[in-house]
Amino acid sequence: MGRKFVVGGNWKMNGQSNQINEIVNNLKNGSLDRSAEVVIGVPAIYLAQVRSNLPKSIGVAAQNCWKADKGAFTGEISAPMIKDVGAEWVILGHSERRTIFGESDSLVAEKVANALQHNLKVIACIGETLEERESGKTEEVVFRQTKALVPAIGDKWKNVVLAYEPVWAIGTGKTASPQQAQDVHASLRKWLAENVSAEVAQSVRIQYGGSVTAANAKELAACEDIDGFLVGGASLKPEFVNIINARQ
Ligand SMILES: O=C[C@H](O)COP(=O)(O)O
Repeated sequence: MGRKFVVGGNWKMNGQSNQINEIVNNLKNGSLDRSAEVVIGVPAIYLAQVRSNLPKSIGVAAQNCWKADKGAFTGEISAPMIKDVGAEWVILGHSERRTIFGESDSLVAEKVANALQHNLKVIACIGETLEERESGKTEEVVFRQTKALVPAIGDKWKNVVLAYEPVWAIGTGKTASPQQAQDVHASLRKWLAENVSAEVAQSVRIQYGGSVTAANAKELAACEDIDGFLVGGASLKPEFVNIINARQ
């Protein structure tokens, strides 16, 4: 069976009530490809509002959560809190979390393990920097980041989507070419076949993220191993609907 196309919109730290209502209305009124799964990554403070305003057919994700369920962790939110407001997903390991907030592979793995234990679905992000790509280390980096996730995921791969986001393509307008993205996705699948299982390699969905727009989405979506997108900037704009419909 084919992998279901999955498009995530990661609003990052953008949007206040007016803009959020506009984006939500665009999604509610837009004609969306029914064969695509859609997940919106919302700032924590707006999770409940967005969840109650969107139809259940559209998933809602937190953009981060801590590895413990409760306690003295000022400023953090927990997996049970995300569940409590009705959101189903969490984005973990985004490169902005890794670089700006110093999240290591092992911390990301602990967060992934805890989120999955609470039956949240996880978009787990990986990707190399420009320096790493230019020194020929792309595979080494994404394999290392994925390897750290393997014990954390255990037998819960069905609840995980991997997002390959080359850091040099995020918010820069410099998209990976379809061939560059496809090559990394195919290598990841091969690595998963060798290090996890053929079944996981074949079934796990791998999104591409990094300057995806309505203008480049169709060509990227046509690649064999690209199963969707994690979209930042363009997910705040009406063109997000066209990105969701990229396979149509
Ligand atoms: O999570 C989304 C990615 O960081 C991509 O962001 P972008 O589409 O603004 O480049």
